[in-house]
Amino acid sequence: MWRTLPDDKAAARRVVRAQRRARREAQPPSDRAADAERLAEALLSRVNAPATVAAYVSLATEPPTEALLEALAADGHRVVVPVLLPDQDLDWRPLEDEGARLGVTAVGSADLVIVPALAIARDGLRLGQGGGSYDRALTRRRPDARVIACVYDDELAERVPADPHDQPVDAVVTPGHGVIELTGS
Ligand SMILES: Nc1nc2c(c(=O)[nH]1)N(C=O)[C@@H](CNc1ccc(C(=O)N[C@@H](CCC(=O)O)C(=O)O)cc1)CN2
Ligand SMILES: Nc1ncnc2c1ncn2[C@@H]1O[C@H](COP(=O)(O)OP(=O)(O)OP(=O)(O)O)[C@@H](O)[C@H]1O
Repeated sequence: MWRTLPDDKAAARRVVRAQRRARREAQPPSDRAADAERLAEALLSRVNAPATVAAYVSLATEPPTEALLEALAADGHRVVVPVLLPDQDLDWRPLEDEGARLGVTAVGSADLVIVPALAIARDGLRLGQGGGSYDRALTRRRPDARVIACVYDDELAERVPADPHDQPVDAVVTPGHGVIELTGS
């Protein structure tokens, strides 16, 4: 289940991005909708009392988050999503208001932070898009906030190339495996 990726960040990103583009071209819409439902179901069971959840609107090649976002809002949770700033840092807005801006510290109001990734390693280290956006945002999270990354089944890696600033995640969710807790070691 834990694959081997190139030891170089740029090379590892190229491998996963190419695979995501190929999946996107081959995958029927019904399979994508099924992935979205599985991710929503796996994550919803982890959110108990009314919570603030920092999540994100998925891009076309990413594991789909629409069903999850809708379900969180329908259950009465407060959902905030990122807005990319020119320096690649993340501002935040409420899911329901595209024009509002809550500021870079709004991630600190979240009980749960759901983060995008290209790959996640057994020890929780995350390969991201390379802007350092989440490395910065995660330093502002509440110390007791849980961080869960969302990837496809075949993006679980034995190791990912890491830098000292990389922020590990607590768990990872995939459509086929559900939520997997990571030990950080
Ligand atoms: N959905 C989503 N939102 C996010 C992020 C993310 O990874 N995913 N980010 C994380 O930091 C920030 C934006 N940074 C990003 C930087 C590069 C690419 C990128 O290279 N995307 C792919 C295209 C993917 C697609 O269109 O399906 C690419 O260009 O190959 C995406 C987001 C904030 N918001
Ligand atoms: N706390 C920080 N403050 C400022 N810049 C940072 C910080 N953390 C990381 N960076 C910068 O961000 C750049 C990309 O980092 P990295 O390759 O780890 O991105 P990533 O975590 O994969 O991407 P993303 O979080 O955007 O998905 C690096 O050049 C790094 O110097």
